[in-house]
Amino acid sequence: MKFTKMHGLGNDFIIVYQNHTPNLEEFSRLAVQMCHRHTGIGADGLVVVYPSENADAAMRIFNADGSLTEQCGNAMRCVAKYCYERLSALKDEFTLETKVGLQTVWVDGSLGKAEKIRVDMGEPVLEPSRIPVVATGRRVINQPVEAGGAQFYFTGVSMGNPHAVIEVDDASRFPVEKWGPILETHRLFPNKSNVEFVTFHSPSEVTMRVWERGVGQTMACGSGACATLVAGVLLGKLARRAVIHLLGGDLEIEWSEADNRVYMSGPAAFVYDGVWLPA
Ligand SMILES: N[C@H](CCC[C@H](N)C(=O)O)C(=O)O
Repeated sequence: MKFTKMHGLGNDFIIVYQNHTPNLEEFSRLAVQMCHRHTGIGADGLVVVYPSENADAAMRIFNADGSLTEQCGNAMRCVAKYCYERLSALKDEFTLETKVGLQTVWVDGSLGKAEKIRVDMGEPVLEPSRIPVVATGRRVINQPVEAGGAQFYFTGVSMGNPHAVIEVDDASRFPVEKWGPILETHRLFPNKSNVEFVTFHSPSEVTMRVWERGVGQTMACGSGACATLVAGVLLGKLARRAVIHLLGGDLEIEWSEADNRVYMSGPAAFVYDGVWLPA
């Protein structure tokens, strides 16, 4: 099976293109095998791209543990670059069909190379039952959560996938590996959750580290950066447009007042093409 290795700020993916709708159970099993860092290719996730009747292409994203996820911002940028440079360099705007609907991506390219990609990540979902988070009230803002003998305060946001955004004193030094897995699987999160640890520097700058559902700590999380921007606005810490500093680099995020949609801008990169030899 041919594949293309790509990454968005170090959040890395195996991209497989096929000309028919994928068997999701088969790709879930393949994700576990192919994403393994020692016995496989090694990646945070596996993305299958295939034709769509409603969009320029369809895509489904699997975490390294084989779970199918609803949303993945960094993978969206990688697929946008893939479409622009491998499928149709005549266009600089693509509509991608994902598990949660149609999303538009815009490619800023020159000489046939995608330099920067902007993605419509859709409207944030804040109602507890739709994130989902076990909580009362209309929104989940600075809700306390006990985990591992410690207490944290999180703001819940769904970008199609669930996020718990937790403000800490210094995100760049926070022990993500210690607290991430306990919080990811906390009983407050019926579908588990991605967990972002954030430190706000100004209304336009925040540092974020992330423990991703179904993966672990990653160098970047696009949907997590969007959830962080939304949480920062709700907490009164961020303006509606800010730079999110991640381990792998920066993302520009905007929560539009005009259409309530969140827009993410950042890079994507090819690493290599290969052939997967099944065991
Ligand atoms: N682990 C996430 C999916 C990948 C999200 C992240 N890689 C991004 O760039 O948005 C989840 O299960 O919701």
